[in-house]
Amino acid sequence: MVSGGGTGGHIYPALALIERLKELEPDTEVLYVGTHRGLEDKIVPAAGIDFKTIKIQGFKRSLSLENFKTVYLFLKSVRDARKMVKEFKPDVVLGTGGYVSGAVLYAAAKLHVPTVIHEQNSVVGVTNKFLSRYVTRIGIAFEAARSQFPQSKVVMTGNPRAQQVVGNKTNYSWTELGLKDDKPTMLIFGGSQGAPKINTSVVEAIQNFNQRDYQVVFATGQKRYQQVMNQIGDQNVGENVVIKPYINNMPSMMPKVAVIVGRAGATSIAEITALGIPSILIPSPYVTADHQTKNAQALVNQNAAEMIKEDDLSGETLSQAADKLMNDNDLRHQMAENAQKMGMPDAADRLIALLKDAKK
Ligand SMILES: CC(=O)N[C@H]1[C@@H](OP(=O)(O)OP(=O)(O)OC[C@H]2O[C@@H](n3ccc(=O)[nH]c3=O)[C@H](O)[C@@H]2O)O[C@H](CO)[C@@H](O)[C@@H]1O
Repeated sequence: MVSGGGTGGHIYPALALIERLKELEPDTEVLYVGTHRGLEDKIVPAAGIDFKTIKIQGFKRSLSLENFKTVYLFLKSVRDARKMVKEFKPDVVLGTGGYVSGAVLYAAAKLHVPTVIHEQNSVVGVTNKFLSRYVTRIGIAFEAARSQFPQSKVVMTGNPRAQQVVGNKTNYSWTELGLKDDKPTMLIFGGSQGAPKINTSVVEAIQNFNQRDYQVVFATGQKRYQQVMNQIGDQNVGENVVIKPYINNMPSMMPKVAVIVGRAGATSIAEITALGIPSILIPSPYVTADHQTKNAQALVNQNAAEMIKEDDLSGETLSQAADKLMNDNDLRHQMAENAQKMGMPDAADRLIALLKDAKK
């Protein structure tokens, strides 16, 4: 049984793990438990995985009246999760973060089913912190997370999404988007949901991009597409720029990308390092303990990425940073090598070993 939800950063590692597990042991039965409200509601069924939902609401960091309702809902979802665990009878339960995994893993642990959580970030999330007391084993992707957990349970696994993107065998062609295969291509996206400041800056930079010799693919985030199109209005976007709400086939597209521009969410970083892609990172300042800046800084320290603080981001600074990398093959090559050294291309296998270990 697998649970994780809310944003792509929690869901894709789980899906990558399931894909690898089914490749190695095709008879494995998997049930994914998420919520209706999270991105998992779309992504998981589309991947052909059995999917059930429970109702849950996030805890507020400060105490408020709302919290009583949340505690009530949490206990109710634990009861729902208990029923699912008893019915499905999993050998092991994996949680990849997000509130829903709190209820599912807590219920499983109380029923003495072996449990494993996976933490993608260097700063541990609220749900995983809460669960760490109850679970059997903990997989991490950043060394910095180790000291925030009961250390005897912790194993460095990396992020399974890394192995998935490295193992992808599709020979993707940019012609699918009406672009050319012989031009370097820059991919821009603000995490799994898009980021308003990045989107505005790309709109400002479009007149520069469409005069360049490189190509640009820009994913706005599903819910932000219309707003971006309104901002662009009747401007000419140019033949070398493609704008999409969301990209569904990242693992096949990413190996062909010359430079990634985006947030510094942990799963994006796992992909960037596993594939060795130079990047321009604009960490989200709105996340717990500013962890995206820490993620980005780790790459900058190894000369694997450039960082622009959100406050300094504009069409102009974005264009300058893009030109610097896109017009310099040697620099890109060096950054790519440095990034790849930080990757963990066997992360799914490591996490599978941890699941088996928890079952013993
Ligand atoms: C705002 C917020 O809370 N962000 C957190 C969230 O980020 P978020 O959900 O944005 O996750 P990441 O940046 O880590 O990963 C985004 C994932 O979505 C995929 N993708 C993105 C755009 C697209 O069009 N198509 C697509 O498939 C990327 O390839 C990647 O696999 O979870 C991460 C944990 O894992 C955290 O580190 C981030 O701080």
